[in-house]
Amino acid sequence: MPPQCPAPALTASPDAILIRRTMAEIGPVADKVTSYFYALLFVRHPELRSLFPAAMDTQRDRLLRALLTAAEHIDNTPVLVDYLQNLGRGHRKYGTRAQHYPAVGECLIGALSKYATGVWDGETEAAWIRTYTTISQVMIDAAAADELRAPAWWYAEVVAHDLRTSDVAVITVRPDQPYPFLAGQYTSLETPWWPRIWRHYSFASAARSDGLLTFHVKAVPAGWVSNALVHRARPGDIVRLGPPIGSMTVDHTSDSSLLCLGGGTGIAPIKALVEDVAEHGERRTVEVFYGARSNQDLYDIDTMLRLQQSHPWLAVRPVVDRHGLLQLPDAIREYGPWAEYDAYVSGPPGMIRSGVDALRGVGVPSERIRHDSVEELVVIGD
Ligand SMILES: NC(=O)C1=CN([C@@H]2O[C@H](COP(=O)(O)OP(=O)(O)OC[C@H]3O[C@@H](n4cnc5c(N)ncnc54)[C@H](O)[C@@H]3O)[C@@H](O)[C@H]2O)C=CC1
Repeated sequence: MPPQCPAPALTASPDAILIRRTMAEIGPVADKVTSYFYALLFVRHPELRSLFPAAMDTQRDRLLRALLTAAEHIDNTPVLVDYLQNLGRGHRKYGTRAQHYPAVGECLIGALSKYATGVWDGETEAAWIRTYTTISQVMIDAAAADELRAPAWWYAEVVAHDLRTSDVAVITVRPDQPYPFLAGQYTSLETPWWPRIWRHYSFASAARSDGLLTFHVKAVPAGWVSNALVHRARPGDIVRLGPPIGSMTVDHTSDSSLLCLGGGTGIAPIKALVEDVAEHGERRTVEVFYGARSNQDLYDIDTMLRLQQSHPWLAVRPVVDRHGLLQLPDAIREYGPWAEYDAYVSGPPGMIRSGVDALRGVGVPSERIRHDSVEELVVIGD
């Protein structure tokens, strides 16, 4: 998960100061820096072009953004290392190899030095080289360690495709090899129709004995992958999956009750969490608020109510928008008290933001609120 709210280091290191100065200068021309970076990369290293999608929508490509995010947080070591390790592991599915990193570094420096002319000097360049070397080494090491225990990607066959509304499908796949993951995590998925374009989806069930994985996909406007999955995918189609990622998982060392907010297809990981609690045989109270814009959009309410029927410790409350007046986060204020609960929030970025605010407002401490990064979710939305 990308660093969400990096704790600002009390005293920034000299390198961090130079990095931030560069970032401040390129901020207003970020699009130009991005275009120039990829142009340099593909002109100087044409062999790397095939690692990227055919249609390069730079807004959607996250390599440069990820590197810059990492550089900005270079002082926040534990969060950063975790983020970079995931990034390194996640890059195996693109075919990234250790020898590619120097090429990327050289073009990163090339692009920054062209657009940050006001601050660029020998010292700044040295700070970026040191920072990039640290970043790339963590990624290379994590990828190498992962290579010993997991494939770079999994093939998975679509075995069921259930169109629940005109734009939401519940899709079940069978991976070609065992796929270990934790309830609450998500993966990246590539369809045969859009090679090398990967989108994130949460697992909608806890790990199953038959090894099948289920995803909830909503076709969104201009969402190439999501539209293909909802309107084109059929049983027998083969997709590729990246490694599992995400830390919105249940802490089984605690017996705290769980308060879960799932908005739209954000209910997918919440359902997985409920199944996970059920499998652990614990009797923790779990309260789920399931939000949707209309009754029809509560496409998985039957499943959730069935779970409620078989588990007395589970309460499921559907919350349908009332002309935008009452939204999912507002509903929790009508119940409670919640101060002793662990909270899980999953849904569109705006809902996560207001959900977290509402939870803090009813006394749930920040460290007990879990959600995936809003930045990552912007891409999940596809
Ligand atoms: N497919 C998946 O596995 C997962 C999807 N997501 C994310 O969930 C989202 C689901 O999208 P849709 O189903 O179209 O959801 P939606 O736009 O229909 O909204 C779902 C619920 O969230 C509430 N909501 C939306 N914006 C809000 C705001 N700004 N403040 C307060 N409440 C708000 C709505 O009132 C509604 O109750 C996508 O952004 C997706 O990235 C998150 C986790 C997993």
